[in-house]
Amino acid sequence: MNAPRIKICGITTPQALDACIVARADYVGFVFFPPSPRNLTPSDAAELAARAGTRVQKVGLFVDADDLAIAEGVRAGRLDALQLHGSESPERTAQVRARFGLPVWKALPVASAYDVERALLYRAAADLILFDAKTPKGALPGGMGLVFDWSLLSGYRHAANWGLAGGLNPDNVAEAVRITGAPLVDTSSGVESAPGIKDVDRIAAFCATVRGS
Ligand SMILES: O=C(O)c1ccccc1N[C@@H]1O[C@H](COP(=O)(O)O)[C@@H](O)[C@H]1O
Repeated sequence: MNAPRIKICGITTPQALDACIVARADYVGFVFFPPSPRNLTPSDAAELAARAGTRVQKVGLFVDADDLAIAEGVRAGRLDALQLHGSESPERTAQVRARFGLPVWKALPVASAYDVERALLYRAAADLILFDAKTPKGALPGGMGLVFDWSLLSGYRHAANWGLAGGLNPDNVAEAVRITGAPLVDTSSGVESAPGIKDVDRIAAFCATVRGS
């Protein structure tokens, strides 16, 4: 089995970006969601994007954003893909893909087998389904370090390209991949020393563990 592809989300500094590139992450995530401690201004995103060049793919994370906000993120962050992490419907997801001509990743919150089945609704609209842990009402919809029951994905016949998120860190990611067979893993808070503060050693450890799993 090929090693899973890796996305490190919530990059806010050149140091964290460089650590992802050195560790050969496949994707970095730029968060465009003001309530997040990882939110980027357009000018910060532009600086990081210029530094990254084509060395790593840049995924923009949006939560129920309108076209204007997505367009600003796409331009500033020179994005390669869009991650929709709110309650976007299949119709809105398809609309965003058509409007921006970029691959769209749709994050789905998971707490039960029913939530996993909902991926079918997005089969035609999204290029990748990202299964993430459901967060409490009123909390951020992601980036909280919460894990869901990975056995819900064990042996599941996926109808679409997919990835795993939610509380992944250097200590648990090998087990998560073993149980789910995830072809892509995504982490944010699991490679931080505090909310929004990336730890370059944890980024390196996460990538090394995934490559070795
Ligand atoms: O990272 C954030 O601040 C964030 C804010 C709003 C929605 C999603 C967010 N992050 C994404 O959430 C998952 C899981 O994160 P974690 O590893 O549990 O911290 C991941 O896809 C992040 O990209």
